[in-house]
Amino acid sequence: MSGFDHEQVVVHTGSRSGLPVIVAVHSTALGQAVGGCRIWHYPDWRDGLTDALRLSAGMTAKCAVAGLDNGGGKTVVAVPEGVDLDPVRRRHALHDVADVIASLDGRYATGPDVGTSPADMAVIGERTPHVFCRPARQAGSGDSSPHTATGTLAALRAVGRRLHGTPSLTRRRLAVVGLGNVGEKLVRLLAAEGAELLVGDIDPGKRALADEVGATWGDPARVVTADVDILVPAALGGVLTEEIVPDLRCAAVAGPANNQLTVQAVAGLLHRRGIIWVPDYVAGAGGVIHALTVELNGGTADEALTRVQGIEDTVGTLLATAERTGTTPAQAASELTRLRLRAAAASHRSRPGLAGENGETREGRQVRHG
Ligand SMILES: NC(=O)c1ccc[n+]([C@@H]2O[C@H](COP(=O)([O-])OP(=O)(O)OC[C@H]3O[C@@H](n4cnc5c(N)ncnc54)[C@H](O)[C@@H]3O)[C@@H](O)[C@H]2O)c1
Repeated sequence: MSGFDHEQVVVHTGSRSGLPVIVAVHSTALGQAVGGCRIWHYPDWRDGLTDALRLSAGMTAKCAVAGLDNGGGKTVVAVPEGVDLDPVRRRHALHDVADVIASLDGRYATGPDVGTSPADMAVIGERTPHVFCRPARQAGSGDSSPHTATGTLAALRAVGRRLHGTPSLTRRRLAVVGLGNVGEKLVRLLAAEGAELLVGDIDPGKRALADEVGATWGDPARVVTADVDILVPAALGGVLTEEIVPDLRCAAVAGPANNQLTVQAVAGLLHRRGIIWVPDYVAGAGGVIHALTVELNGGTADEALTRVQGIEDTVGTLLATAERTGTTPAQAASELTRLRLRAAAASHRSRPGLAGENGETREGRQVRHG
């Protein structure tokens, strides 16, 4: 059994909705923990707890590698299978989430995730200020997808530099799978750069975009295995399977789609084939970097843009470290996370008695059933 390495986990039966609300605070070593609120069906609430534990630890890594002064957390509302939330019960669940977050005295803030939207964040915001990605008309940072696209472009520049010695993507061959909110904006940016684009989506209606920007349209399965410089997954997760790796003909994979690897071992398979893989949580961090900078950390839009564009340096550092140490960029990212957390812990230790807003030391571990 592995050790418990979360600072605090609250498992609470929502007083209004009657649903299990789970808030996992993995780390506040770098600052306020952040992570989305997932409302999802689970066969057992403990599956929701497992998700919250895993995803909150992932957010710690995402923030640490992005250079954000935030830690990782996650909220899961575990809806039993077969239960449909009508609008009233859904609103009750969001208020239940808000009350748990409010009880954490600023140690954690939430945003949208699978099953929730910016409008839902506005509902949570009725009861706690510790929420981000509310709609722009409600003083939020609005749609994150343009910033995610900008950040992915920055990651692609770093990959371009590694492959070709220059960050310019002009005449580079890129295959983009998924032309949704992020994919469309990214394709427009890449087309403006003069990249040679092959694009695909399961929605044939997206073909109009390909025609508009002068990209070649292809069946998504063929786009994934096309002979290109960089494959850009921008659809849903799970595109990189153990079976697909031998068929890939790209030099690198970098894109915003979450959970690209079906199993972690695929990172090693890609490495052995000499294919660079930039972890999705690094290439797709632009949206969260922007939202946290302007909405939680008091930064300006210009500061947020600079930080989002900083993904180019981050990816460049990870690729250089991986090459120097003979590891994968994913392993380099894990090491960077470990070093940032260790430095933060050392700095807290040199200031004994430092307490969190609720009076506990940041090293405190707590499980609370409320
Ligand atoms: N929106 C953001 O700011 C953001 C931030 C970080 C990561 N991401 C991730 O990026 C990805 C795209 O996000 P989005 O907001 O653009 O989502 P979206 O739902 O707007 O777009 C997804 C697109 O992928 C297409 N698609 C689905 N399955 C496909 C398949 N098998 N092959 C080809 N196309 C397929 C859909 O038709 C749709 O056009 C997701 O994995 C998301 O989790 C998004």
